[in-house]
Amino acid sequence: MDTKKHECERGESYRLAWRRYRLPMRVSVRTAHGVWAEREGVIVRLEDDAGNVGYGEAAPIPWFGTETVEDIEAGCAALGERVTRETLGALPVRLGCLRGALAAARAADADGMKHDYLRVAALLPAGEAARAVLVEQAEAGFRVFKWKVGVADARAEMGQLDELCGEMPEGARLRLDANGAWDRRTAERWLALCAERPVEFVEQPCFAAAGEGETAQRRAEDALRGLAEDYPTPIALDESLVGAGDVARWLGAGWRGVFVVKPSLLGEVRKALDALSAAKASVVFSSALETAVGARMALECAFRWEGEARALGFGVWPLFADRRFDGPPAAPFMRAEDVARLNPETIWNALS
Ligand SMILES: O=C(O)CCC(=O)c1ccccc1C(=O)O
Ligand SMILES: [Mg+2]
Repeated sequence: MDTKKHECERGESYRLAWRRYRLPMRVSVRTAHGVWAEREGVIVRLEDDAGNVGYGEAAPIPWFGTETVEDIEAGCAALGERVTRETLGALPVRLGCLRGALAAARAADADGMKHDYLRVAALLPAGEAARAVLVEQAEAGFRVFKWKVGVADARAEMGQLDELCGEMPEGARLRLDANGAWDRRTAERWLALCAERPVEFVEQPCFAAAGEGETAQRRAEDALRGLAEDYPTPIALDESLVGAGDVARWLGAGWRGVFVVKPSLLGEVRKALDALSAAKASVVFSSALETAVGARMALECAFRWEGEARALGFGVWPLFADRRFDGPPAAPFMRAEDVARLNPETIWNALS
């Protein structure tokens, strides 16, 4: 793959190819939305008339409110084999993951990594299994951990919180991710508990998907704003941010909590990151459990970010049963050179 060519050297028209994938995970991921056993998505490849090739990945998460993998396939089929700047620009905004993938495939590999390395948060499994993994990962040097909550009964999980905090090394921080599972009352009880504990933030305590109607959405957003005002532990938005439009909306509403940014879900990545940067927003870059193709794009965003360097939400690998699709194995730090070494062409070829 020739990623060195600058974008302006490229033609206006490209040959589009795409490959759909379905990859079993090594271990299923359990969240408040249920068990996730395999990852589906589409890798796109664009080649311009000069032979420059670029890759991108559309890794949707429909329960966040993205398009589905079927929508992405249909979008690719509708584009056909020859695409231009204009036909790409005319893709519907609701195909955000596909738009992001095609933008990534077109973008030249600019330099400008701001960091040589960044800290990584270790992802802990939901439930009782978290404790053993935390102990093991603390031993390995991790000092930021992310625990999936809202999976089991709240009272049982609250009991486990103290056990986990008790195992954490001095100065370590725990992120809690409820994936929108709590009602406001439950979230209030959790946040009261977190106030005295080394909790870095609580991610998406409440959420209502578009399908639940406008009243439910307004209530969930009011709850997020209320919780952010009433408790000292920062609240992080994740499911609330699908696409650059959501980022702009929350920035416009003056959100001062954390923005968990999954670049794979932003659609117009550059636009969203520029807006966050201009607002000096607090950003945590996070995996959408994409393959190394999408992860490379997402991690490049993180390594270029000029704001505060918070631990990456990329402590997810090894993730796939077939390790050829993984990014760098989780370690307390990730290096820019590990990111630069990820090779989309290998993954493209593995799907042939
Ligand atoms: O952010 C991280 O630390 C890991 C990634 C993660 O938790 C995640 C991965 C895929 C889909 C949703 C989520 C989430 O943050 O809710
Ligand atoms: Mg989350």
